[in-house]
Amino acid sequence: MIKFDQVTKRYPGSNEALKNASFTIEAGELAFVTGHSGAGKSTLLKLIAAIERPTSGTVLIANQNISKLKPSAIPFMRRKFGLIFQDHKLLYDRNCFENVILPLHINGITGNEAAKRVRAALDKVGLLHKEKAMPITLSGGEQQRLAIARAVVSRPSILIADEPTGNLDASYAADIMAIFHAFHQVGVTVIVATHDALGMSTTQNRVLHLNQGQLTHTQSGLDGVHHE
Ligand SMILES: Nc1ncnc2c1ncn2[C@@H]1O[C@H](COP(=O)(O)OP(=O)(O)OP(=O)(O)O)[C@@H](O)[C@H]1O
Repeated sequence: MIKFDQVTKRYPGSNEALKNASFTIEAGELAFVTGHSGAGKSTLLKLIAAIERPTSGTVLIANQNISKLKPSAIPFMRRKFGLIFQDHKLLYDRNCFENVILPLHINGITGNEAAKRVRAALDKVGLLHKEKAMPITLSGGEQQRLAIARAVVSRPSILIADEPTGNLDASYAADIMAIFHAFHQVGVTVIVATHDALGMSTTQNRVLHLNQGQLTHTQSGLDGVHHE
């Protein structure tokens, strides 16, 4: 479970990017974070992933207060997460297979087990046939999918994606959303920031809408709409 209680984030020399946000995302939910450019979507995701710390308020991830974690505990906690950010930080001097195996090597998984998992992840995003290709030779959509394979290869329990379909044409975007739905189906908590409405036609998913750092409503098909 992810729980924000009165969370405010102010970057040095800047206004509040997030103001007094309170919400809960249950384990296994598929949630969308929406709002205009600059509304605070990336900030909210970075607070969940402990990339940023709140200026005030409490962020609980699986009952752990991330503000109270020792810096040395953060990398361990991040292993729960698969992160897909806009600058997907692929390594352009390594091929697709090598990019995806990296998180496994960091976690001490090597050899046949690692190779098997990498191929399963590449298969899931439709890139198995490109395992030896260099990322630079892939299309924009394929690079996004490669970043997703790398994010999911360690079997994270929480998948966080910031505008994963930004700048993609509709068919790539639909493929990517289908991948997120599939992870949600098998119990992964999936949180996607987007300013388009794609994938949100179903009312079963939670939607956190931000306007200039303010959470204007949290909606879930299960518990209706709460205006705050
Ligand atoms: N590292 C930072 N230092 C200072 N200000 C920042 C920093 N990161 C974000 N901001 C500011 O915080 C506000 C919210 O930014 P954020 O990136 O969270 O919005 P967003 O909704 O994700 O926008 P976009 O859709 O354009 O990515 C903006 O006003 C932005 O300029």
